[in-house]
Amino acid sequence: MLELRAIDKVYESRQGRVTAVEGVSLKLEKGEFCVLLGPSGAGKSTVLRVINGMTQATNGEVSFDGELVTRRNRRSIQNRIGTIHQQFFLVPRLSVLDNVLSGMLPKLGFLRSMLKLFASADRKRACELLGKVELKESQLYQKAGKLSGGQQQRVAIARAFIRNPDLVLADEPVASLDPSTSRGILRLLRGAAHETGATVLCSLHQVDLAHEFADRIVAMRQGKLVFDGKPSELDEAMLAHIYDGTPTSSQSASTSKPRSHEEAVVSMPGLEVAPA
Ligand SMILES: Nc1ncnc2c1ncn2[C@@H]1O[C@H](COP(=O)(O)OP(=O)(O)OP(=O)(O)O)[C@@H](O)[C@H]1O
Repeated sequence: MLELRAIDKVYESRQGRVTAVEGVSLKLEKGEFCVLLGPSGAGKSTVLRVINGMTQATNGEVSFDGELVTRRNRRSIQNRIGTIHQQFFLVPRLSVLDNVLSGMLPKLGFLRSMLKLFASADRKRACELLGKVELKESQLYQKAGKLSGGQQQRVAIARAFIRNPDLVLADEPVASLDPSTSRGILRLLRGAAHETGATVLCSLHQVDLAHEFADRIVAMRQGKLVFDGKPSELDEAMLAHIYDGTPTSSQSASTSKPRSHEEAVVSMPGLEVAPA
């Protein structure tokens, strides 16, 4: 359903050029839970940003269901993609239910979205999704900012799935959560992929979690794709190559780098802006 062909991404800044991604080709199948594994700086986030159109690839092509992604159709393809982030990016002062419904904003017209005129079917679906991610009815009208990290990520999952996406991109969704909460979140994400038929591409740096949950692992090292296969096929030698020594596990994982406020705003559903 999603195909990347020979993607390169070079960032240019005053500090110089950084080749973040080099020659990445990848085909994802419908309904699979695919983990994009690799150490910090391997290029995982950049691949996800190229797929959702937040960053333009320097070279290469992305196609979605056989249709090449171009400037013209990028917006409509973005509407078929749900996103989940490490920092959740909920609106803390809004209720849990409104946060999930905010996932619908890009689909509403301007006026309806300003007035937040959600259809009753959308409200019903938001409540159903919140049940599936195991939030209690009593929490629906609670302010999202009052929830624990794990609960906030559950709300973010419900928000990502409300538009019935074909693809969900999850960028380090458990990096700031403890190991047991992380397992709960990954179980939900994998279950959602299998149940809805949406493809989930989830970046992680914890090898044990990738082994436990992935249908397929695609691993990156220094911008290049170095492994693509079943978790059982990822052996010690390859892991040592990917991690230059000791792989990261959920016990040893530290939280990844903080993102800028600008990036947070850019990533809010409904407020997505085209890359510079
Ligand atoms: N906007 C940018 N400008 C310049 N360099 C960048 C930019 N974004 C990422 N990079 C660089 O590109 C490389 C890959 O970064 P990327 O964030 O894609 O890796 P990652 O595997 O997702 O790492 P992490 O898990 O730490 O987020 C790194 O060297 C990073 O410093």
